[in-house]
Amino acid sequence: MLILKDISKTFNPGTVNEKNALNHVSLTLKSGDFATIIGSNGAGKSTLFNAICGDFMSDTGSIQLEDMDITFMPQYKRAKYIGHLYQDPNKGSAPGMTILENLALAAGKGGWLSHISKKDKLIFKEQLKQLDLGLEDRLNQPVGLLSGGQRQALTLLMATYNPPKLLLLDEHTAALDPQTAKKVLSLTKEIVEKNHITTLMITHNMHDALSLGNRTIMMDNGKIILDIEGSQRENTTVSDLIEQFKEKSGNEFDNDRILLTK
Ligand SMILES: Nc1ncnc2c1ncn2[C@@H]1O[C@H](COP(=O)(O)OP(=O)(O)OP(=O)(O)O)[C@@H](O)[C@H]1O
Repeated sequence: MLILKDISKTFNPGTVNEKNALNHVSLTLKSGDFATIIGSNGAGKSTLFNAICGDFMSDTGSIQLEDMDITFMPQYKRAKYIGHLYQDPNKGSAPGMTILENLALAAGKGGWLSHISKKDKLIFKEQLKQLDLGLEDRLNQPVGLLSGGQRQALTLLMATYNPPKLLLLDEHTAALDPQTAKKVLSLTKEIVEKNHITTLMITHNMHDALSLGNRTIMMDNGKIILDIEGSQRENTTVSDLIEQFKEKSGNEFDNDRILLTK
């Protein structure tokens, strides 16, 4: 489904700010895999996502998505196949446009109200209702008026309205209050499972990393140092993960946000 082979990226090469953010990363995701990613600060997690979505061209390696070689495909073309959610709920939807217009954009109707039929409107309402946030009654309000959690739930709906081949979730609940984060995570699980979307999710919550999805990947220093699934994952605890990190990286785990999360 997704095959990354030997992906490397060095920022600012040959300068004092040189940073080898990805170091020969290879990863294969099967169709429908839902893998969580954890790692130390600056491990290269977001850079890996940026390499996949085409934010920059990698220095080495290749990226295959289903039957397409997307290694040199520009970002705007990859966006047709890859959904990407960020920590910041303000990204991914247009604040000055209404909920209806945003959904029309996501549904490929160009955001034009004149292109939205009564039937489309009913479908949008039905989808919004499933979020259970009352947004179905606010179709004509600008998205900029929504709370962070409401906006992130809407962005999730928009990113998966036409299910993408790959969904990248970059700590998409980290900026939300715990209760809303829980709700958006449970929605994520529901939408991903229902549509069988191949998904990678960066999280700083080790419990979520082990309980959500079917696979857990750990990164350090631009490399994947652990990749577990099945019974091996089922038998792994949060303390095991921290131990494994020490063992594989030779360092103490240094991501405060992870260590402070219960
Ligand atoms: N565009 C860029 N230019 C220069 N350096 C960059 C760029 N993007 C990332 N880096 C550097 O690459 C390294 C990896 O960054 P990345 O954001 O991928 O880490 P991360 O694992 O997501 O970390 P965190 O959990 O702290 O968000 C860091 O040292 C970062 O400063």
